[in-house]
Amino acid sequence: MKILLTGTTGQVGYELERSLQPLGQVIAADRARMDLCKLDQIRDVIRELKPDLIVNPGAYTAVDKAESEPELARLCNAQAPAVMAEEARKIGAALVHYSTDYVFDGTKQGAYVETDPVNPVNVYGQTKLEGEQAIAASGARHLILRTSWVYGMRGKNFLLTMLRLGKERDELRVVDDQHGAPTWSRTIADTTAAVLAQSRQDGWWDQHSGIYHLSARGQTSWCGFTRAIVEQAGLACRVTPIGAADYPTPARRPANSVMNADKLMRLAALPDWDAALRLCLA
Ligand SMILES: NC(=O)C1=CN([C@@H]2O[C@H](COP(=O)(O)OP(=O)(O)OC[C@H]3O[C@@H](n4cnc5c(N)ncnc54)[C@H](OP(=O)(O)O)[C@@H]3O)[C@@H](O)[C@H]2O)C=CC1
Ligand SMILES: Cc1cn([C@H]2C[C@H](O)[C@@H](COP(=O)(O)OP(=O)(O)O[C@H]3O[C@@H](C)C(=O)[C@@H](O)[C@H]3O)O2)c(=O)[nH]c1=O
Ligand SMILES: [Mg+2]
Repeated sequence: MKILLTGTTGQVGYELERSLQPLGQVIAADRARMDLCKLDQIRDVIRELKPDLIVNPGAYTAVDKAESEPELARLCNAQAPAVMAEEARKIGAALVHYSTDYVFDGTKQGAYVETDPVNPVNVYGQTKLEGEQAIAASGARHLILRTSWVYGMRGKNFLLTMLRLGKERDELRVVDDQHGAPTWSRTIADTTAAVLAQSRQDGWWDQHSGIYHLSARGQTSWCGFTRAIVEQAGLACRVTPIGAADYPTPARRPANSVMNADKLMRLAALPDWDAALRLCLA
């Protein structure tokens, strides 16, 4: 199987490049080879390589910056995946795409299921939603894997930010009224590979194409996540809960974006968020 993989310099793509190896020949398309802003280049690369599978963790992920760069975010997060899906359908390839808990507005009491109404509250979430919708409408075989609060030991993420700030400061003031599930980049990659290993059965894609929530089990707030980081890393600083109103940012964030992953867990196991954090830090 020939697999075209984007975003390999990012958190999830880096892990996927390793996790997907047993499934076939992985061809990494970085920004130089396939710029997500260049829709014609995306078409050309797919037509030339004719992959059996396209895996797309590449995205515009700067949530605050997206508020002032909506067109760039839309190109990467909506138009690029739309072209991938269109080209995939033409050559009979399948597309695995990643989306986000930020497609939800956070007003639900309880965990979101895949069929819950979406209503993004920021530009990033809106453009990711448009990407989902284009893929779903394309007629291509696909998996849209919505994940959340991604962290790992490389790249830009909340864990690395807090490890750095926790060494520099004696107090961290962190939002305690936004709830979600921190998810290790390696969990996402390994779970994707475990699901794809099953996809070679006849008729699998016809039966399983669609949206899945892929985040760690359990839930916390950004403040709770920080407490766990500080405790597990053995840092000395104090962690003080604050309200989102006391931490102004260009982009709004949902107050609750906890996702129910039962649908995905019929295909693969998922760890508790704090157990995964412990493994990551080890
Ligand atoms: N990070 C998070 O907390 C969450 C992420 N997600 C989703 O999961 C997926 C993976 O996210 P994550 O790994 O954290 O993202 P990262 O921000 O770590 O990585 C993004 C990747 O996309 C690439 N990329 C960005 N713009 C372009 C472009 N114009 N052309 C080519 N490549 C580009 C980057 O390449 P380069 O190094 O060249 O910039 C990088 O490899 C994304 O779809 C994201 O929306 C969902 C929920 C939470
Ligand atoms: C650094 C810092 C952040 N915060 C708050 C701000 C914000 O409400 C929250 C998280 O901030 P961040 O900017 O790290 O996280 P954010 O960029 O919102 O993370 C999101 O990224 C995208 C890509 C996704 O898809 C989402 O699932 C989610 O992971 O923490 C504090 O309260 N104190 C601090 O010292
Ligand atoms: Mg951020």
